[in-house]
Amino acid sequence: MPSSVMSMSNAVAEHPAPVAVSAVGLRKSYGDKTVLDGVDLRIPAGSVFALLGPNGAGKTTAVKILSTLIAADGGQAQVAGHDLDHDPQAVRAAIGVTGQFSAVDGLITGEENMLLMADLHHLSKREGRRVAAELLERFDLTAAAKKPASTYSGGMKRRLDIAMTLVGGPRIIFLDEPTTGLDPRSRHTMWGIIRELVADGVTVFLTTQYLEEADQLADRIAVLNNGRIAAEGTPGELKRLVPGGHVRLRFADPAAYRSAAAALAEAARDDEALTLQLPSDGSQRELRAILDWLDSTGVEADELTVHTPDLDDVFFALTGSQQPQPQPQPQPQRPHPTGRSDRPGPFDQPKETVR
Ligand SMILES: Nc1ncnc2c1ncn2[C@@H]1O[C@H](COP(=O)(O)OP(=O)(O)OP(=O)(O)O)[C@@H](O)[C@H]1O
Repeated sequence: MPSSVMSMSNAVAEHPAPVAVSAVGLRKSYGDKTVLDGVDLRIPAGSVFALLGPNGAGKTTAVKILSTLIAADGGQAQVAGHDLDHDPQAVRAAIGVTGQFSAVDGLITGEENMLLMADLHHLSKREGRRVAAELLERFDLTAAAKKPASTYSGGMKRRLDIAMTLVGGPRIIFLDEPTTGLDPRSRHTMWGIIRELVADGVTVFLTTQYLEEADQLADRIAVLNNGRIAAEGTPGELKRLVPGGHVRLRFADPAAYRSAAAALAEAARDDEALTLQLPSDGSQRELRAILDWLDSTGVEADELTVHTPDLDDVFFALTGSQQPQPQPQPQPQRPHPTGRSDRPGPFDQPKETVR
């Protein structure tokens, strides 16, 4: 390992990022239904964490517990360094929560909603007006500020909700499904807002059913299933959990293609497109092996592309048994890249859009 890399990792080990949220063994049941069955979390400050899970997995329950709205039946958690059980007031002072239980009052204007929040945070009238105007401007709501919030579009209401949350200057924000029901433009606006918050050092705890959203925004993702964290990691780490990744080599020169194909017996061939497809997890080690092999044989590929499974694959691999199973459709047979049997493996689940 190069010394610069060594010293960097040592530095990280000596000064780990402060932890914004940590939980050990969180449990919650409603009657005889166990919703959270020992959930452990560790979220570094200044990062985006996404909690993914099918409907009813317990995502909102986890947010409600961590934001002190309900009590857990068991386990321990610290938020912003404060214990949930012993110092819930300090937790509340450090966090903001928006989501399915929105704080927006439709009967009053956007500006009045903001001023109400400012009052709740004990800001002076003057300071409250300043903060409200600044946030309304930042979230592109100045023109609509004097209109009742009930007249706002879904995207405007979400923006107002986040603006209200920011009045208190929280360092940790819980966003429970922040873009559910928004159109693509509003969703992208919301993603921009979330990225700006993180750039300002805010920690974002996000729940979402949109895998693309988690992929786009999250530093780390945890998949909640059957009350437990079924997998946790960076988007890339999670994608490497499921098979289906491959490397495709494209050749412009037919002679180079033929000699590569002859030497790489396990590769799937496409003689027309002059491409070879090799099963691969897309890891650095495997890519290096392929590149070393190309170098050693003197064969030059014109293009090398890595195809990793997407988060849909991961989600269904981990939670598939709980998804409604679509009726089986006749599938065209596709040749397996390695020539192995194409029999479905334990991770092979039907894909569908998650909503
Ligand atoms: N107050 C309650 N009383 C009884 N059951 C509840 C209560 N709140 C939640 N549940 C149940 O707990 C389970 C988890 O609910 P929760 O809202 O946390 O799931 P979720 O992952 O956020 O789902 P969704 O994506 O549909 O919002 C569900 O089965 C729900 O019906």
